[in-house]
Amino acid sequence: MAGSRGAPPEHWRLAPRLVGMLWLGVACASLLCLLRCCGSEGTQSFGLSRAEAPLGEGQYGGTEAMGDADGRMMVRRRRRRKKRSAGDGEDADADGSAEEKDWRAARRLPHALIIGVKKGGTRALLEFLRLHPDVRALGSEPHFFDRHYARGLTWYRSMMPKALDGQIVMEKTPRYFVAAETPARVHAMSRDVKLIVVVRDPVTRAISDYTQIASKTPGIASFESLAFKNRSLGLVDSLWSPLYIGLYAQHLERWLAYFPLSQIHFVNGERLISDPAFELGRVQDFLGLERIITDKHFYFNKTKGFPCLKKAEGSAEPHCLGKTKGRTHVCVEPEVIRSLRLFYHPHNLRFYQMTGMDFEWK
Ligand SMILES: Nc1ncnc2c1ncn2[C@@H]1O[C@H](COP(=O)(O)OS(=O)(=O)O)[C@@H](OP(=O)(O)O)[C@H]1O
Repeated sequence: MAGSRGAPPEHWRLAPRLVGMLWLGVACASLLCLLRCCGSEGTQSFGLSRAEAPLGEGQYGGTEAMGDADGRMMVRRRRRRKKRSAGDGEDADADGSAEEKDWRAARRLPHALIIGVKKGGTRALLEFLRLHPDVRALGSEPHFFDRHYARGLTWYRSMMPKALDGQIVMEKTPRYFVAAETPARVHAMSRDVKLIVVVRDPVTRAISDYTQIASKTPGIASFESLAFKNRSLGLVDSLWSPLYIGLYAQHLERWLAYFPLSQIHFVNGERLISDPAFELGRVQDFLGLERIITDKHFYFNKTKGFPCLKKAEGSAEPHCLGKTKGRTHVCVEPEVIRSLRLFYHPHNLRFYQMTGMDFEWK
């Protein structure tokens, strides 16, 4: 007993060493784990650095992708297209496209904006353009330059879909065209950004606009009563939003204070319906894109009464725009329509002069 009390058993003597080794093991494992975590963060932040780094030269197409690189972009695009054609149909995934998963894809500020006009056909144009493999477009309207400017460009960029180098990033917010503060703000983002305006007969546009407002505003006064300050005197209320938006020349003037006409492309809203492939051809040229969207992509849907897509982006199904596009307009007295045509006539002529295009609105 005395002997056993004086000399502890062998495993007791080893215990401190065992505990030490155990601690060492735990420490090593933690260190390894830490290193692995840091490694993956490193990779992630590398991926993010392109998207989240502060704005600088070449961050968005204004300098890098659009300004100097039309030729270079085409080469890159063709290379990508070759790759794509090998596995067509595999592009789309739950995120919208394979680009979203490509580590080289990054969120960039837009290279092109559809700035107007409300009810001109902006949704149709955007949906059609999305068919192009070199276009990445935001589906919703971000209203950054008119409503959310205080959120800053980092927020704006975070809204954009991921895009590969050479792809054109776009968004549409039709209110930009008429919001007075927008041209200066867009210019501050990029002086090279390409601008697209879909225009439509301002009288039809006003009725379409009112039809939409009326659908959301039960008990709204009639179009006829809202359109005039004094109907018996024939005094049109040009500040009433559905009519104000149609003063295209006036709005365009504000944009021309910041951008040359060559940087603004006008889409004929009527022809976008009667011949979408023609208008899409012109838009693709303007954006420096290969003409990929052609008449093969469209069919006329008799029920809808509008052109629809044979296949929507990322789907094999035919696709028409929703119920709020192409709806039946409210009836407006012919005499009021005549007055509005007279009212718009000088404004339209000025718009034709400024753009060098005759839209032939009555
Ligand atoms: N393919 C096709 N399908 C359906 N609708 C088409 C199409 N192409 C152009 N349009 C016209 O687009 C008009 C709606 O314009 P917007 O998309 O600019 O409206 S909005 O400002 O975004 O609310 C919409 O106006 P309304 O007809 O007055 O509803 C259409 O005339």
